[in-house]
Amino acid sequence: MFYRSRMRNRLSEDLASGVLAEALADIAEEAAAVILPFWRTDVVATTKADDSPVTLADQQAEALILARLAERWPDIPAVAEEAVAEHGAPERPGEWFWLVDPLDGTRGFVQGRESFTVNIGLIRDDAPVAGVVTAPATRTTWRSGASGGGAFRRRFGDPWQAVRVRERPAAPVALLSHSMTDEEAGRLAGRHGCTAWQGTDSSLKFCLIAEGRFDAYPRSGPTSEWDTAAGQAVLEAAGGRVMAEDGQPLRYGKPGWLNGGFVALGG
Ligand SMILES: Nc1ncnc2c1ncn2[C@@H]1O[C@H](COP(=O)(O)O)[C@@H](OP(=O)(O)O)[C@H]1O
Ligand SMILES: [Mg+2]
Repeated sequence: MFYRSRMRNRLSEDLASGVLAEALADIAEEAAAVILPFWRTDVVATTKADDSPVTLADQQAEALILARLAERWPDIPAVAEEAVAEHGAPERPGEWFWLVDPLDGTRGFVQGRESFTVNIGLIRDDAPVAGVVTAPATRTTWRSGASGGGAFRRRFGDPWQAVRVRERPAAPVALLSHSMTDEEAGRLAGRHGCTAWQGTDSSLKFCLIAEGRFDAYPRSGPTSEWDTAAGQAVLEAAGGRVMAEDGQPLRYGKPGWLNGGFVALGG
């Protein structure tokens, strides 16, 4: 019991100082180094029970991330995409837990596109309190900062630079999943006041809004919580928000680890 509370204290301190998000960035970039040798090769994708593809890159990256998290913060449970696919959804853990998607946008990854990401989010009391998203193909990482300390981006090996959402322009532009027809996409973007939109895979959509290049990411269909937790933490730290259909911030630890519709917004 004493050991557990000491571990939680360490996690809280690492979170408040920003040390945690920096360490997550190093872990996500290490996972990127596992993934990249598979990219633009004839990597074999097998189909999971939910009909989505999985590759050796997803599985090896997830194993590395879970091992690194357990080494540094033992006793904090992790809910990770491939472990859930293999063993089923775990019981809802306690106050703190990780949400891990080792390779978001696997479909595009297999097709050789650039927008696939590594995602590690930390949840406390159902809210994403820290997150890191890495895009291996462009060697770029986004992360939340110390509590209330903004959001940051770096190219691998370079110093961190602060990023921030832009003020909503007169003609806001939306980012949308590729999983829609043009007609559906146009309608969804229009519902959120956007006359223009662009299709982009993965949680990169949250990061492009966080750095002030786009304004909204509406989503009407379901996603898994590990698809959005890290991106939401980055976007909120950059001054944006992610709202569920009830107009409240998107929360975590829901039945089946599933999100309903939401909209991510910049300034
Ligand atoms: N019906 C559904 N339920 C849960 N997750 C879904 C889903 N439809 C798509 N997703 C997830 O959304 C991600 C793709 O998002 P986008 O379309 O924005 O690129 C995929 O993540 P993975 O690639 O990690 O499997 C996929 O699993
Ligand atoms: Mg995903």
